[in-house]
Amino acid sequence: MSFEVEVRRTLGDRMIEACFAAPSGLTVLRGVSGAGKTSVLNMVAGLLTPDQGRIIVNGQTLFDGAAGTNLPPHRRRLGYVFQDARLFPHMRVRGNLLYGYRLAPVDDRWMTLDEVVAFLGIAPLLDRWPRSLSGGEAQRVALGRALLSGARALLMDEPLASIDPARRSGIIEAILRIRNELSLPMLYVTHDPAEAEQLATQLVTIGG
Ligand SMILES: Nc1ncnc2c1ncn2[C@@H]1O[C@H](COP(=O)(O)OP(=O)(O)OP(=O)(O)O)[C@@H](O)[C@H]1O
Repeated sequence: MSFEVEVRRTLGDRMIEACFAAPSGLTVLRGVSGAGKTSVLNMVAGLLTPDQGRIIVNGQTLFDGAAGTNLPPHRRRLGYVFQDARLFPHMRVRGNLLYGYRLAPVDDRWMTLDEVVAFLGIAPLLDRWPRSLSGGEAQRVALGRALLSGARALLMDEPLASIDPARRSGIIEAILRIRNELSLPMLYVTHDPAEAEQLATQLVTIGG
């Protein structure tokens, strides 16, 4: 199993709960607004601590409330891609890509800058500043930064939501290639049934 997640967390007056096991491939988390999809991703990432439960990724326990295990985010080796690309504005694209690479322990690196650039077709963007990129270009760079950080799985929270529907196909193609050619397990939040249909190898409903 790529992801084994059983978590519970109270937020305000709500109880967020998730229990699923996902094989390799791309697992879509769906559910109504406010069901807790982003909170579940944040718990897997280590940004939100569950009240109880267990999170295992590729066989490694990242969180176990009963055993007192709670790895910090930077030791979880997960790449997180948000709705907005969140690139560092003061670094060109090359600097943004290398940022994650330099932070990753040498043994965790499994793709080089040249490989990622070729894989995502972003060579023409390397010397550009983030503010000059389209939403789709910025998202491809964010994917590249996640791949270079030594991630062994990706978390994506509505990565297409801020991209013009007519321009989504390039990113969808990149995500499908990450799924099919790199075999990187992914947890992917979306509201869009067509997007889920196109990308998912498994669907999990949160809060439902
Ligand atoms: N820090 C917080 N304090 C109190 N309540 C919170 C906090 N963070 C989130 N919530 C609540 O927890 C619930 C789950 O939020 P979350 O963003 O995880 O849902 P979601 O399924 O991703 O929603 P959406 O589809 O609208 O993005 C919501 O009702 C939200 O208002």
